[in-house]
Amino acid sequence: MTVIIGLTGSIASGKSTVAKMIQSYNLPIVDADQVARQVVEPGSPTLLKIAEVFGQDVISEDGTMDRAKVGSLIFHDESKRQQLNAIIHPAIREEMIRQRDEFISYGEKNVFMDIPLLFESKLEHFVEKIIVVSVTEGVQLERLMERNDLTEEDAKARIGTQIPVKDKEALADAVIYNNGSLEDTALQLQNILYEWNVLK
Ligand SMILES: CC(C)(COP(=O)(O)OP(=O)(O)OC[C@H]1O[C@@H](n2cnc3c(N)ncnc32)[C@H](O)[C@@H]1O)[C@@H](O)C(=O)NCCC(=O)NCCS
Ligand SMILES: Nc1ncnc2c1ncn2[C@@H]1O[C@H](COP(=O)(O)OP(=O)(O)OP(=O)(O)O)[C@@H](O)[C@H]1O
Repeated sequence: MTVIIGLTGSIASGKSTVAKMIQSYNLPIVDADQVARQVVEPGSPTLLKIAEVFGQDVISEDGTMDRAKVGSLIFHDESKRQQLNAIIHPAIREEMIRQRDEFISYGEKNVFMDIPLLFESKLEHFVEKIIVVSVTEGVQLERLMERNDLTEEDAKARIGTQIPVKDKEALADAVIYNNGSLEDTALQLQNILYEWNVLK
């Protein structure tokens, strides 16, 4: 029996950073953000549907989705965000299940699923165990503004669309506190992996 482990947290809390550490152990991981990019490839039915609803100018000249434009539309408008979710989430879910099942068919003992909106989208049933990557609000805001080159207002709007990370901590089987150094985070991850017999 394969044990599915969910990796979640809040925007810019460090999920991708921890996901890379998991990959460095050669452990299999399905990445929802990556799948979300895959399903809107140029010419894909999902991207065509998004352009139908949000306007053709969300498609750039090279055929890719203009992510900054879509982001600026949906993170300030709850109904638009719900509209996008309704189009894109079923496609993301289907592809994530496909990738997960492929890993299971290889006989993997554990499969990780990095799902930013695990709680918001009520996907807990997908996973048997949950790791939440957490940061304090100040660090989160700072890292998000820096990484995405956002104003404080835009960064706060994005954070505000998600369940507060403190609430997610309460629902986790293990929490990684990612305020400190990368070494400290890697050590916390390693301890969890040994404790859960993912690593021997
Ligand atoms: C809006 C989009 C185009 C912005 O792209 P951008 O490259 O700026 O951000 P990226 O995709 O790297 O997402 C960064 C983070 O934003 C947060 N986020 C993304 N979409 C959403 C959403 N619909 N609701 C709340 N938070 C979201 C997540 O924490 C995610 O990890 C993109 O995030 C998207 O297509 N979102 C819809 C799909 C989705 O829900 N993805 C997240 C989980 S699967
Ligand atoms: N321990 C750390 N020390 C310093 N910077 C960090 C640390 N962890 C992550 N970062 C930086 O903070 C930013 C957010 O981290 P990361 O991209 O891993 O978050 P995320 O949770 O995957 O974000 P998102 O939900 O937006 O996909 C990145 O620029 C990353 O390089």
